[in-house]
Amino acid sequence: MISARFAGRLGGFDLDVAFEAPGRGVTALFGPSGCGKTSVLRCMAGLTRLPGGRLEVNGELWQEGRRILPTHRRAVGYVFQEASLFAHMSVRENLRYGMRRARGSLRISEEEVVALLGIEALFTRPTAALSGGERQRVAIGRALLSQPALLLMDEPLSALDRISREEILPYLERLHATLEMPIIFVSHDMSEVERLADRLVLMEAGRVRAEGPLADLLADPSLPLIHRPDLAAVLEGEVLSVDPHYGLSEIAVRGGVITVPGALGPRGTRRRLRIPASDVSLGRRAPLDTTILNALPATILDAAPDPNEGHLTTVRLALGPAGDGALLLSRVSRKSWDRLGFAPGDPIVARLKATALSGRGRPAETAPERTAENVPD
Ligand SMILES: Nc1ncnc2c1ncn2[C@@H]1O[C@H](COP(=O)(O)OP(=O)(O)OP(=O)(O)O)[C@@H](O)[C@H]1O
Repeated sequence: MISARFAGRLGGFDLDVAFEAPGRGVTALFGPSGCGKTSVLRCMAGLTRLPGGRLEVNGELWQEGRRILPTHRRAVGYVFQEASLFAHMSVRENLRYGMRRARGSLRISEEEVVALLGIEALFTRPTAALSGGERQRVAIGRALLSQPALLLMDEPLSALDRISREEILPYLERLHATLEMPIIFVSHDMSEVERLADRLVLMEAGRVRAEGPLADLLADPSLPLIHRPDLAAVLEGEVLSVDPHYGLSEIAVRGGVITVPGALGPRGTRRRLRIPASDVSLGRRAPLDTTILNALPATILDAAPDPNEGHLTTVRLALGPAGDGALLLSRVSRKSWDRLGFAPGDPIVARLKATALSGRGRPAETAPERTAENVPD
């Protein structure tokens, strides 16, 4: 468990945040540029010292007011936007540097780090010859080998082009699925957050606007996130079965089963689904004679007109006939919403036109991210 509170002035900027994060998994600090995300990370690392603060990391007190443990005595790993590798050292020497900085107990071995990040093939390459994504993988490996009790990542993908970003994301997903240590991940890119985070701390102008499980905050009608144009729900599930003949997998989520493309691993493999609100349409009954693969019983929770797109209504649904399953979001035209006359509590059938799959847990060596955008609906 991590419990953090930092308050004070940084030049003309007023920081006053308090949040909690679980002792394992990825917590994203998300918010617009200049809202204070990096400042919070720096306070957590002890690089910025605000006397009004308290930081506890899995039972260890790193700050209590003015009693601030210096950075070099904290078991903290820090990954920056730009991988700052030592150019005069080989990849292996860079990794070994991380090991020399290790303090506290051994949490992860060199073999594990090398396998998780797929960096063995890079050992002999000169550091200067690495691509941006490869450099960042080595930088993450070096940070992990310092045996951190807490890993801080400050926009680790933002300096990469789109292709490198897609290449590195599966590795980060794998770290998330494997590592026991907590990761605080700063980003202003919601697509990264949707793929990696379990928990979200939403920041605004030096304050925490909201914090909680990612799926809940994404769909919270009182938060601005619900109005983003690429609105999507994020659902956690497990592979139920794979149909090799049609190249499809069934994923069990809370309150339903969703069919997605690809053979997604043995039964029980955990997967994350991202379902865009624009791909969910609503009906009273299960459709007959349709090519739609996913028609799921659900219950309407509430609906509100979209403030940015006046012709649309955003609808929140809970999967399952009892309305107690995973949250799903739908953006439908306001006209059809009014015509069908749905009301909160109504049982409906949610039709998923397509589902994009975010493949947490998939081995990084497999093909780049597959999406279901192109699956027949
Ligand atoms: N040591 C400092 N002295 C003066 N001002 C500071 C200091 N550290 C941070 N600030 C200011 O605090 C504000 C928040 O900066 P910070 O880098 O934490 O935001 P951010 O959310 O990480 O932004 P971005 O997404 O653009 O990286 C900025 O206005 C910055 O100039």
